[in-house]
Amino acid sequence: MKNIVLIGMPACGKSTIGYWLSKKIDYPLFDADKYLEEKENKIISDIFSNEGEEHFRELETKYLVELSEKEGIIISTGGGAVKKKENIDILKRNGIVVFLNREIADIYKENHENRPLLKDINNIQKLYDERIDLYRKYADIIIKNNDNMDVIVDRIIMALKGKL
Ligand SMILES: Nc1ncnc2c1ncn2[C@@H]1O[C@H](COP(=O)(O)OP(=O)(O)OP(=O)(O)O)[C@@H](O)[C@H]1O
Ligand SMILES: O=C(O)C1=C[C@@H](O)[C@@H](O)[C@H](O)C1
Ligand SMILES: [Mg+2]
Repeated sequence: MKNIVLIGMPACGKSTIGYWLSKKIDYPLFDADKYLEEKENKIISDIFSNEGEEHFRELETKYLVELSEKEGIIISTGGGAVKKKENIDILKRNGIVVFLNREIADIYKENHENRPLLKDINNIQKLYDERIDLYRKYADIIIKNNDNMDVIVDRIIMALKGKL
């Protein structure tokens, strides 16, 4: 059984949609950020400030390898997983990559207490511009997240028919 890999911008809905999808199709959900934090026993913001982004990116790859060894799970990736092609190659070995494409205006409206990078709409636009081509290029399936969760989850299930 293949994995379902959710990619997309921070706050595009990977964790919440991943959760409802996992309930509906009975696949366990693994949030790559949470998995890394549990394994390292540290929070990501501390890893960024104490050890730097480069170290975080190495750990991110290490734990994506571990997660990709599992089967029949949903992996909600970190927003920057597409920055390294190696990550996508690992995830695609046994996974279908689903890009959740959410409008910047909708992302901006969310509460970003824990996402300092997203507090400024110009920064969201910058991150989006840097990454949009990568999200599109690496996606096996692109789903617009522009409706309520139920509709989006059903859209994903429909799009995955015959692919898992
Ligand atoms: N279709 C939607 N309808 C209503 N709320 C939504 C929708 N999609 C996402 N949200 C809301 O947007 C917020 C961000 O979603 P979520 O935390 O799932 O994003 P994420 O992609 O996991 O972000 P991060 O990369 O920071 O982990 C949540 O409060 C979620 O409920
Ligand atoms: O967009 C990003 O680069 C990141 C998103 C988060 O999910 C975390 O993986 C981390 O904070 C980096
Ligand atoms: Mg998340």
